[in-house]
Amino acid sequence: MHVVREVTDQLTWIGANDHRLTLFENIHPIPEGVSYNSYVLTGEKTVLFDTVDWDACRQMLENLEYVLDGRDLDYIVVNHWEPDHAASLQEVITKYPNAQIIGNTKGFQLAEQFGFQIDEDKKIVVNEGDVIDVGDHKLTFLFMPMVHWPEAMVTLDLTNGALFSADAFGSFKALDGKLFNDEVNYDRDWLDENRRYLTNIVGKYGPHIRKILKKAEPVLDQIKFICPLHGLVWRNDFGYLLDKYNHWASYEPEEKGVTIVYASMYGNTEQAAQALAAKLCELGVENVDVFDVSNTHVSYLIAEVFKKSHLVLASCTYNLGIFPVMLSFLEDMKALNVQNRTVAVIENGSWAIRSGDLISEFLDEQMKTMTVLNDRLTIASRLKDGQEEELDGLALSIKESMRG
Ligand SMILES: Cc1cc2nc3c(=O)[nH]c(=O)nc-3n(C[C@H](O)[C@H](O)[C@H](O)COP(=O)(O)O)c2cc1C
Repeated sequence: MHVVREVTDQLTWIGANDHRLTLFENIHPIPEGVSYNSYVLTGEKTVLFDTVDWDACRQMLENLEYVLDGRDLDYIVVNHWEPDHAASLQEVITKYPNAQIIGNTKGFQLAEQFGFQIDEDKKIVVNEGDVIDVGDHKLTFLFMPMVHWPEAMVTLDLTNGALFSADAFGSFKALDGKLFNDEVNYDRDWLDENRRYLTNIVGKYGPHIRKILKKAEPVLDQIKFICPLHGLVWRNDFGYLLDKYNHWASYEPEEKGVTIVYASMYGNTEQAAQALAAKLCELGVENVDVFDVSNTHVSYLIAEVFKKSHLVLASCTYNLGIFPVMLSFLEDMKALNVQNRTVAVIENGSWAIRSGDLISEFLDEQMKTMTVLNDRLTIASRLKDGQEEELDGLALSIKESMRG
């Protein structure tokens, strides 16, 4: 049975939802699933925009056959050759051997590497800014290297205003019947997963995202639909979405708030993290959240850090080093280019307390523009009642630094 949704006249979503995959890219948990989006245009010519992951191939082929309704497939535009979108291409080519494949040079190189069999005479190689006619529709192409692979491009249908944005504007979370941004409560149900997708998948490439947003400025008024390869299709409120992307891509926090992440084996560092959270809330600081680094998947922590202005890292010492899971979190933040945050440090140890110095060194030397507050809290095994003043001082210093 086909499962399709009409995007606009002659343009249909023919993707599929995946609730079976537990780890996206075999790293990131997706408890709410994911969608692989593929779209087909049925104008004078028929055009397929990207395909789907292997897991969704059967559903997409059934959808495609239904929408084509006996017609042949004339073109396939491949904006992004990552296997979660291109894996099913070979199946489509086998079923519709007359289709011409539109892509760029780097894309066709990747196609070869991944073992796709595409006849040379079926390839249409496009360059940035090219405009080509596919029947009564005109398509143009903008390249967006490293969002999220080097060959990635977006295609704008100049006739109906549909922007096929590849992984840009994509999100975790299955669609489950919905398709458009205005069919859901985005802030309540989608924003967190959208942020977690963007920050973890392409967080590292903020400058590239900013570049493509700038490049797209001249055509923004022609865009009526943003059709990404995962998640919702946007048909209004573009300003809101672009504002979010501008924050994420510029490493600017969306909100004032404090994310407290602790690493604790026996609960003493955890207690200090909780005590600080209580002090902050008592001082009227809003938006305080506490996470155990050992049992919160790092993708959630990364999204938190992108969202909020302040971070507290509380870690016990482990073999004269930072607790390994906390170190791994620091390395992930560095890899994803996290910057411009204010950080407070709590350290703990029983005989040679090193975690505070090492965390501060990491933030200063390996990351960009991370401001470490001077008031570090040092715990020798367990926070003492006599240290309440120090705790108050740290809470106050965080609150003060949130002003302005
Ligand atoms: C394998 C292991 C290595 C440790 N290495 C150090 C160390 O190098 N220096 C130190 O001061 N404490 C070290 N500790 C002790 C803990 O850091 C210390 O007991 C701390 O208070 C534990 O905090 P927690 O209750 O939050 O887990 C180590 C503990 C373990 C289990």
